[in-house]
Amino acid sequence: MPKNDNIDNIIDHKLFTEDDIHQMCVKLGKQLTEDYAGKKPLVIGALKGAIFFLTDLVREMNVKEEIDFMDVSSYGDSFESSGEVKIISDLATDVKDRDVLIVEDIVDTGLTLKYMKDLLQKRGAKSVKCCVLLNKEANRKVDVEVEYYGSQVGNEFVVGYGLDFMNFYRNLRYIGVLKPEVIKLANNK
Ligand SMILES: O=P(O)(O)OC[C@H]1O[C@H](OP(=O)(O)OP(=O)(O)O)[C@H](O)[C@@H]1O
Ligand code: HPA
Ligand SMILES: [Mg+2]
Repeated sequence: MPKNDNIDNIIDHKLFTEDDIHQMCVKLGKQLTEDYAGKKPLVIGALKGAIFFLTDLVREMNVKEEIDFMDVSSYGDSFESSGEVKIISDLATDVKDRDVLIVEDIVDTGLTLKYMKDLLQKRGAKSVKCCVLLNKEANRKVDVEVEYYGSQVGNEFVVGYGLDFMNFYRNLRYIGVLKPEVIKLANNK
């Protein structure tokens, strides 16, 4: 672990500034406003990573939407997916016959998104689509359709704007790439 909590000790470089993220939200919000016109979608945020993206995205959508959350987790404190997606806390809303839009911070192996999409289909949703901020396609382990995304990212561990490193740093306003040596140190801990 880094010797102290100075952010410069853990971030290698910034990938997306606050303004870059805002532009992505505006663009996606505009597209979703067009595509969901006349519908009343149920927007589902995957906790905890999607919190900031969801709040910014829905305020760029001029659609009569409902919001709910599902707390799903597969990484814990690790840098690699456990391969098993757990529901920590479920939705309060019945998805039957609803147009569902899953909002995620990142699709990496694809396991979380596939699990959520399959589950919501099984529960009888009319349509299930997703909007993710970052698409890490190079690390995909399962095939899952990503209907909307803000940007592609390489196979690097990213933090900030909801994305965590050992559950910290979600509150950074920008998205940065974690220093490889921090990952090595944390893995050898
Ligand atoms: O495509 P995948 O390999 O499944 O990875 C993506 C998922 O992993 C992270 O969540 P995590 O399980 O760490 O929980 P969190 O959102 O509470 O951080 C991230 O927020 C996505 O939900
Ligand atoms: O690159 C990532 N950063 C943070 N959390 C994640 N969960 C999957 N991939 C990532
Ligand atoms: Mg998540």
